[in-house]
Amino acid sequence: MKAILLLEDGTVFSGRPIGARGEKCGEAVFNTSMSGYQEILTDPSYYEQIITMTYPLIGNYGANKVDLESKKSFVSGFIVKENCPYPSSWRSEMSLDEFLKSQNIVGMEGIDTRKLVRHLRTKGAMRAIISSVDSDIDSLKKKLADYPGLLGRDIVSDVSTRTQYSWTKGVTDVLSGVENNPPKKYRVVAYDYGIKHNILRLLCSQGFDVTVVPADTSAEDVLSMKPDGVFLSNGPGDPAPLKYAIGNIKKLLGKVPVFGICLGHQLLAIALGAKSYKLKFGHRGANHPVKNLDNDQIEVTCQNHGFCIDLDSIKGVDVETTHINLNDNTLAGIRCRELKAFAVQYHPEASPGPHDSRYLFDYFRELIESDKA
Ligand SMILES: NC(=O)CC[C@H](N)C(=O)O
Repeated sequence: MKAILLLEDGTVFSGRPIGARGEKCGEAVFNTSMSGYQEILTDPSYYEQIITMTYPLIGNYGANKVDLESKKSFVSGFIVKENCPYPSSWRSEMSLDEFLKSQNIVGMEGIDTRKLVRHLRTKGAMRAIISSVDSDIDSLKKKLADYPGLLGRDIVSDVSTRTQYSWTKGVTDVLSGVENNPPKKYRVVAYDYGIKHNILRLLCSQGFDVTVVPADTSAEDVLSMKPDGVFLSNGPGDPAPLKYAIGNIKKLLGKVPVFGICLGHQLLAIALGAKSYKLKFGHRGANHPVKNLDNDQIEVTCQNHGFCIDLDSIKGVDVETTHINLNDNTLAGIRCRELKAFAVQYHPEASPGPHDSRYLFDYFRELIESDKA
């Protein structure tokens, strides 16, 4: 049986199945990272997305049980040009194919991924279905017609934790095994809209006592925990329908310093009066240039978003633009000094990706310290 990818415009790609056999709908998107596939596959922001990697050989260093960004994968499908069946790395515990099977991810290899990516860049990200159990195109078209897509839906509630928990692990050096876990000085409450583990590790390594709370936790409940700072996480889907989250952020602003990443950035900006929109094909990869307007330096960043905040919509609001995406000049970072709140549209925790933007975690601690002074 072949694996099929059917796009909403009727385009069909037919390849070899890898990973779990099955069928799922999602949004077809592409990622330009050359490595980091395991972290990408376990980033909850990719919930309901069928990811195509632009790099032609994926799986060459295998997979393990450590490099996970959440408890499990939420992606709808994974497509590569060539899946490497013979991984080589001292850290590898299984092949990519085995990893995909263990996470129940439907995969496909052996298609012209350049053609697919050029198509998505030209036409935009699309609703799609991937199947390795049904190759009847008419039947797949019927199933895809029922898939609503991401716009206007709250899918955060599907990936957020149901119960509050403490996070106690810091960043650990892969070679030495040494963990950076300093004594805890400040308390941070982190909203889990689909949070990645490396964000939690980096917060812990800043000396924060981190409590993770469900996405719908009320501002009153968060304030009753007496946090020194509140963190707004990344997460899947459209920010605009998340009215409960936006309402809670509005109530927290001015009472406690706030730091947001990706979906957290979008929610903070909307709470401050801005508007979001859907990008044509999104930004996904570990090699996207961003300009820091504070010092005119360029950061190479990790990105994964399909929505964005309208730069013009923040103009009338008391918010500064701090970062700009250099690929298309879209908004990449904001700050509101008066309310001690800031956020970036990209992923400073990387995982996968360069560490250029890690200073933002130091900045959060400094902001909290200045709030206490
Ligand atoms: N990584 C994220 O937090 C993604 C944010 C949002 N779901 C988007 O696609 O724009």
